[in-house]
Amino acid sequence: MEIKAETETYPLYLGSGLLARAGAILREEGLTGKVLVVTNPTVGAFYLAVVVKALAEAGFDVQTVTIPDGEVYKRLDQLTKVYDAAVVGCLERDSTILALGGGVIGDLAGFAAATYLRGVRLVQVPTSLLAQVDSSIGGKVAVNHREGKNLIGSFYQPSVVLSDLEVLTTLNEREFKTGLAEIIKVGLIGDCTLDAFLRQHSTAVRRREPEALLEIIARACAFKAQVVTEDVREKGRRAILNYGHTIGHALEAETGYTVYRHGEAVAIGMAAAAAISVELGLATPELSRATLEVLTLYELPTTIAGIPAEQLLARMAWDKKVKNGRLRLVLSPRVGDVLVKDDVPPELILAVLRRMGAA
Ligand SMILES: O=C(O)C(=O)C[C@@H](O)[C@H](O)[C@H](O)COP(=O)(O)O
Ligand SMILES: [Zn+2]
Repeated sequence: MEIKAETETYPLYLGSGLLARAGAILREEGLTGKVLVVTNPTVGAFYLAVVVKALAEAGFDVQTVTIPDGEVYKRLDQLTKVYDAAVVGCLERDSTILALGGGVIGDLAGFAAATYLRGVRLVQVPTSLLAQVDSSIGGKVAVNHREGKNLIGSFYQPSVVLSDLEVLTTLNEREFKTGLAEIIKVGLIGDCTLDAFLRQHSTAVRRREPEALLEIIARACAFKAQVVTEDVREKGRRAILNYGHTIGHALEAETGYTVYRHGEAVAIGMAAAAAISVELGLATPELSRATLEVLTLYELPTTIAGIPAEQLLARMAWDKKVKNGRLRLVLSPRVGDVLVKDDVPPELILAVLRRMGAA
């Protein structure tokens, strides 16, 4: 698959056994020289050795740096560790930072690549389902601020994305489900065939049957690639990928990035977006029913456990879609379609959040 970002196009490799071929593939793509691999201890224990071996055998000068596992570490002090490793390793402008991990590693290493020496090459090797279908594609790289999610970042495209489906076998159930939330999102915002597949084949998907996984991952990647190709810097259409994220990010930040996985927060955010759409009369109650049905099928959360609604609303002010001080929410008239509204009354948002369990 090819992804076009303004003047550049980069390849996305999707298949099995790609980690062991990483060095050869990067050579074929024209990369040379030093590679700094950024990973975390959990992923590193499984895959660092195989990737380092593959790179060294292909003639790359490889160094590594490890960041603790978890969204709470997607922050500036951990980013400094990557810069320090880049300095120690004497990375040059055409050196590469390779992100080996899930969304946290991809976003943090990506931001390091965007900023070190004003930009070195970036290779994304996503090892979580969420990173494979979402965060490794499209060039959004960032770290969190305690006030808000992804507040410090950039748009910076990778040179190559390598998504090895075999790594999904070692993913724990919670991580797997958080990735499914972003795939469900794609079904709800635009790919009705994917939505139908997820509803009809939930057993095969939950069992991680390879054909079912390939079908949903390839569809989600293709949809995202098409949207970001059209609107790399989120001037318009790309905002649809933020469905469920305004409330989802508020939940993550309000709970210190320690309670919800990103996909869990987005699942709750999508349930809320559907309920707000119904309350506003944009959609019939069928939208909420169908949204809750698919999220429940994959055991994703749809309620908010006692978090103050006013505080969540205050957090939403940090959303990057805010324009002239106005909140812009991605809502939906029906499954497979979305629209952006900037005039949703705050009282209506608060009422929906409280109905979902917020205090
Ligand atoms: O790629 C995008 O654009 C998205 O909005 C995809 C989201 O799933 C992803 O979580 C993204 O990082 C959120 O971006 P942000 O700009 O709201 O921080
Ligand atoms: Zn997301």
